[in-house]
Amino acid sequence: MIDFQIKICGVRTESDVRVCETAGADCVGLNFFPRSIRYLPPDSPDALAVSRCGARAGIVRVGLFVNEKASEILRVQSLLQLDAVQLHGDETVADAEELLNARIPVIRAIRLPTTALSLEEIAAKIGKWADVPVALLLDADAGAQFGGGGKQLHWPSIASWAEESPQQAGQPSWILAGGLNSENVAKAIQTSGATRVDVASGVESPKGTKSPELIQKFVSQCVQRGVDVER
Ligand SMILES: O=C(O)c1ccccc1N[C@@H]1O[C@H](COP(=O)(O)O)[C@@H](O)[C@H]1O
Repeated sequence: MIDFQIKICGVRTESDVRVCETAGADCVGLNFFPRSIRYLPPDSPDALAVSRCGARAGIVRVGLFVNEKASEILRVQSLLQLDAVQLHGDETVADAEELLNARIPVIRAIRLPTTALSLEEIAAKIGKWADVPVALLLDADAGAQFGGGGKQLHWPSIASWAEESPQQAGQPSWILAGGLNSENVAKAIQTSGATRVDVASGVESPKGTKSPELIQKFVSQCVQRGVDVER
């Protein structure tokens, strides 16, 4: 499985990737969900430039898809030489297995309510994904938008779940997402116990445009809380 600690999702230009590299992030997400404001057309010159720039910088490149056919995901992964794919919709375990069989690392978004949750409620949302060798990305349910909504999870509930749910053999560590930003990420890491984080809207100004200052501040807060990248 690919390894990364800090993922900046929804980068759309080579310059965005360079900012992530300079700040010290080790992963970027390319958003291939057409309804997102962060959409990057997979066949565009920008997508190729972003991917190549990430490769040169040694940054993990993740393609984000929502309810896309496995054949299209495989096509885009191969075209852009993506290191992993993120399934953020209602994809099934069978869909993920098709990608895993093609040796593509998979991140599975689990969309949770933002309220306090019991272990059982979180486990029920994770369901069969607990037994599949994918990295679980815990995100706040953004309804019809699917993600990128800037809503926070109830971090103490996540901490309780993580403490009580030993990682399955072969399953990578889970990733915390949902409404993170430079002001709250330190507390989010401390409270939830996350060792890997993912952010989209929290490092943008205006919304949809990545901010070098906010990315720098976000990564610096992660590093101060011990979520650090190895380069
Ligand atoms: O970012 C989006 O627009 C998006 C659209 C559809 C599915 C997922 C999306 N983003 C993912 O959601 C998390 C959390 O976003 P935010 O930090 O709360 O804005 C983001 O990191 C992406 O992985």
